[in-house]
Amino acid sequence: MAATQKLACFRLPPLPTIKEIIKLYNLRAEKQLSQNFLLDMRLTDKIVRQAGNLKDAHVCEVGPGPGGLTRPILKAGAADLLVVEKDTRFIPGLQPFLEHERFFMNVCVCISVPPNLHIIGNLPFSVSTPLIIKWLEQMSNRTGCFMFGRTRLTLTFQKEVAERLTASTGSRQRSRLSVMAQYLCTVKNCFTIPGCAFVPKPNVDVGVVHFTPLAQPQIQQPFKLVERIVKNAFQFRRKHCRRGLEMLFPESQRQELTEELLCSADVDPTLRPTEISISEFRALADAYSKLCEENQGLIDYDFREELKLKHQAKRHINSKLLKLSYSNP
Ligand SMILES: C[S@@+](CC[C@H](N)C(=O)[O-])C[C@H]1O[C@@H](n2cnc3c(N)ncnc32)[C@H](O)[C@@H]1O
Repeated sequence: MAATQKLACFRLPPLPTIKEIIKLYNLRAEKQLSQNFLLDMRLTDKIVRQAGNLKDAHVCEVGPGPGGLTRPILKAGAADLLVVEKDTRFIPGLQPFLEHERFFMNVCVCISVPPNLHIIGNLPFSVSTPLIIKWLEQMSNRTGCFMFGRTRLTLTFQKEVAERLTASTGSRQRSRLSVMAQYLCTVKNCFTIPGCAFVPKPNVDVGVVHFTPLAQPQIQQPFKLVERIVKNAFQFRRKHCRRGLEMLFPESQRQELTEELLCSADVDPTLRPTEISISEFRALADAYSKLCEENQGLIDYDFREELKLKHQAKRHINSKLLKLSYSNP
């Protein structure tokens, strides 16, 4: 009993709330940086819980802003926290509770051998979507924060993007992003936050998505090669997949090589891109890789370039014909 009383005497003063921090440091949301803050601590706690057990974890939070997610990360017992924030106005506001919780802000980019590493962030959508593509590529190459192992990510996206990331084969939302994320990770759409929970309120709702990298990617080919196949397959979303896949090949060999690709991958050419499963994409990627080994330069082929050259040649011929018709009236 006495010990409890003694502890109570040494309690640190309560922390200011996020609203108080915003007011104290005059942290008005910057529209240009797409800043929308979460002030409801029940929601920020819930987002951080999706990351799993953070006890003794090494965490990188991207875009902490006034610190709505930072506080529950620290409370969950993270061993250290690296915060990456573009807007330096937030630094003084983050300092008090980083010190209060007796954790430290690790400002170096390199973190020493973390077996338990998490990335957490509520970022602007214009940043989180291109960033997840970069992280997926790093995951596949085991570079960046994935050189230490299967770093988990808990991130927010526009609700529709969250649905695309987790869409299963055959569903309406199935897209390039679904395939690229799911061949590398287990992806979970945790819950949706209504736009009205943010200050200021964005025009869209927000999905919280958790990614756990797979021990072995479902497709064992270079990321760029998989990206090429998937991008081409989804090029004509409503058409049979053959239509998009054939654009992987130069016009002179298009029919023959498309036939060979689909035959050796054993994929039905009349499937819509949304109906192709990950294992079928794996077969396509393996077959395409083999074709690239057998056909020099194929991997760099870009049908847009070929089309551009064709148009240029046509324009050149037309201008020559025009000149001729003027000189021979
Ligand atoms: C949507 S706000 C969220 C703030 C806070 N995490 C929250 O949940 O209330 C996004 C934050 O990301 C920051 N940000 C924007 N672009 C960034 C970038 N490229 N790198 C790091 N932070 C960025 C913004 O300054 C802002 O603080």
